[in-house]
Amino acid sequence: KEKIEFTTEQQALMRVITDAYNKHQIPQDVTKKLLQDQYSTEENFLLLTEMATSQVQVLVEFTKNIPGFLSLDREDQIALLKGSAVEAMFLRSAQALNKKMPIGHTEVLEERIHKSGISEEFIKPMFNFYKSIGELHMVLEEQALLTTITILTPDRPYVKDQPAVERLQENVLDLLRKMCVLHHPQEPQYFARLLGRLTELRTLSHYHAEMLASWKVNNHKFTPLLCEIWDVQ
Ligand SMILES: O=C(NC1CCCCC1)[C@H]([C@@H]1CCCCO1)n1c(-c2ccc(Cl)cc2)nc2cc(F)c(Cl)cc21
Repeated sequence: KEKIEFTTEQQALMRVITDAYNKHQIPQDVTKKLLQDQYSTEENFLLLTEMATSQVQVLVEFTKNIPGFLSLDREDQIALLKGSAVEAMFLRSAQALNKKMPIGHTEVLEERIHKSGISEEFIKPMFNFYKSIGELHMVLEEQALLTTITILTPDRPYVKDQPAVERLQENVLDLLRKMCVLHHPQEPQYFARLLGRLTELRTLSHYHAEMLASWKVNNHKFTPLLCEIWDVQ
């Protein structure tokens, strides 16, 4: 049985990333609203664009807490944010859906998301991804580290100094690998499965512009920030 040791740097990294991740309250707000009322497709679209816009703002704050991120080239910081914002949003949505809820709440939430106005062709791939995240039963630290690894993806478009991003990502990958052994000792392949979800996440995120454009509303209005980050309009 492998004895897991964390260096002082790794303990500090874990604490900083988990604290920053916990500051993010948006998923609870959306869940609460969706469970409270049944919205029209227009209201759902507006809710999504509002939540996604504030999610981008929270994501920027979160990345500032990733040790070393602010020392990266300024344009590379923007390229990493732009390249990961949609994935981070879907990851957060998956985690919101898979949160422990009172009996029957998850079913209501799923039903309302199914009926929110999203075009049928995207329901299956989206829920397949949500289910595959749910099956992993990630602890909070693993969720926070997985989001960080998504942000620190070196091969995003327009990243100039990829090795610098790789170095930061490697630290977080090493920490996540240890956390996986610690929290899932019976599943030696757990870490590999977790990283495999990032491939599924990237594929799902390729559809995001189409998912939005095909939302069953007459007028697809986006905020300036979403137009910037989400390649829409
Ligand atoms: O607002 C959402 N997600 C936010 C985004 C910022 C971070 C927190 C979660 C949307 C909702 C869906 C219903 C209509 C209103 O939007 N959403 C999506 C979703 C996201 C992108 C597209 Cl294109 C389609 C659906 N999947 C969700 C799963 C969930 F469990 C919950 Cl609570 C909400 C979810």
